[in-house]
Amino acid sequence: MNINIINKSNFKLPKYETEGAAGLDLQANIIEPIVLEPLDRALIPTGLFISIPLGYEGQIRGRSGLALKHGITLANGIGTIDSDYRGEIKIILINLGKETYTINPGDRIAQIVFLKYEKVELKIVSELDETYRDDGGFGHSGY
Ligand SMILES: O=c1ccn([C@H]2C[C@H](O)[C@@H](COP(=O)(O)OP(=O)(O)OP(=O)(O)O)O2)c(=O)[nH]1
Ligand SMILES: [Mg+2]
Repeated sequence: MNINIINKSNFKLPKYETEGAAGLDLQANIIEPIVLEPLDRALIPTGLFISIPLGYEGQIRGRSGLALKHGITLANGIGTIDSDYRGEIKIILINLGKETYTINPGDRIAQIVFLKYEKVELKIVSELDETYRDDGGFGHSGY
């Protein structure tokens, strides 16, 4: 699938690092390093602008190495890039680690995965169909 992209960053286009990689790594398009103290968060620009075909979304996901080694993750869990968004893709990083972490220009800070989604029609009913689980959840089946 083709995605139209405008690259206003100081870097080359993101690429899949391996043949089977699901995500394209996104680089911090910053001039100066950004220092994140524990629990600080920052909106990091990528310099990338895309036009996703209708019916698809872009998911911004964290990088496991950054999360494991430094506690650097996304403040919004998974970011959603809507197909009609034409602004700059930005990454909301948070430092959940115990140490100060510095983001340097060009660091690969997150990844984007493109997915199909379903658009639904919500239909009001008075009762839902029965299931064995019923309203059990949140660990009710044990750990
Ligand atoms: O990590 C993210 C999340 C979102 N966006 C951009 C693309 C997305 O299409 C738009 C809106 O995102 P979202 O719907 O998650 O934010 P909102 O708080 O609901 O804002 P809005 O009212 O603009 O939809 O912001 C990013 O660049 N990075
Ligand atoms: Mg929204």
